[in-house]
Amino acid sequence: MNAVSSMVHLDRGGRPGTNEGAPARISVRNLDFYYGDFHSLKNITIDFKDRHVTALIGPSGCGKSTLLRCFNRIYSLYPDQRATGEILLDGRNILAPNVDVNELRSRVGMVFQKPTPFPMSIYDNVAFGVRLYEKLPKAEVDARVESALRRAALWDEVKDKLRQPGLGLSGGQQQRLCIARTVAQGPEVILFDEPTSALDPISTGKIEELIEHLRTEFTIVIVTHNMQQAARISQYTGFMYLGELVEFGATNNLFMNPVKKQTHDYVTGRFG
Ligand SMILES: Nc1ncnc2c1ncn2[C@@H]1O[C@H](COP(=O)(O)OP(=O)(O)OP(=O)(O)O)[C@@H](O)[C@H]1O
Repeated sequence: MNAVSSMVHLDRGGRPGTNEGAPARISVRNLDFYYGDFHSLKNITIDFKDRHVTALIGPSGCGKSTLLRCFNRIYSLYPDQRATGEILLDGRNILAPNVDVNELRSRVGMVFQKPTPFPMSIYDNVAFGVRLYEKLPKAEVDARVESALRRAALWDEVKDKLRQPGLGLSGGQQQRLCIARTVAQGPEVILFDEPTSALDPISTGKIEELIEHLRTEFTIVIVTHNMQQAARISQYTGFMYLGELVEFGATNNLFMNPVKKQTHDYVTGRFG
């Protein structure tokens, strides 16, 4: 076993592989990002394939979360933050000034590191975005809530207590509730920013399994500090360092045969 495979266990039985022919759902072209004068992302060009999981890895501060935050333009809430270049979602540049960011955020959902249920019932948490953006009869909202909770692998655990507070669930259940809330809005892309770093190993395993299922429906981008996790659940991985995308490729290749020395040093734990 070489140094890389001893660090990261690849080729777990049944792990779905890459489909080289799958179209790109998001194409990033020459993206630069600035926090005021600080140049945080430098000339990033990368494609994210439809119905695949792409992991972004790299040392703290390399720009992983900043890149993720560009895809739903959450940064535009802050006047000193700006992005230049292009991010094409289904061919349309989402950085263009005329883009409806509310519509964008219903197409590009985000799940955060710490579970963030709203202080309301389990049902209302999942129905929240549906009610905000669509006027549906109650029976349809009910159906949407059930479907989202099923797809988030939470229905069996909560079906008898839908009116109880979301904040009364365990941490892992709260994270699945947040995933259900995102799924209920019918997004095309789901962004995960270190979704399991606040969870125990069993809850982490459930979320990883869930992400594998969700990728049959969505384009998934996940930021993770955990290289084993990236290897377990992603088909593609990008390694970032100091605001640049150093290397990008099929996860197996990036971990087993990295082209760049920095990538090799990082995935073998010799970085720095
Ligand atoms: N609000 C901000 N204002 C100024 N600089 C920021 C801000 N947020 C992040 N940065 C800087 O941008 C760079 C990239 O940060 P980012 O949070 O994207 O990195 P990261 O790879 O996600 O790190 P981590 O793994 O620690 O979460 C860092 O140098 C960081 O200090």
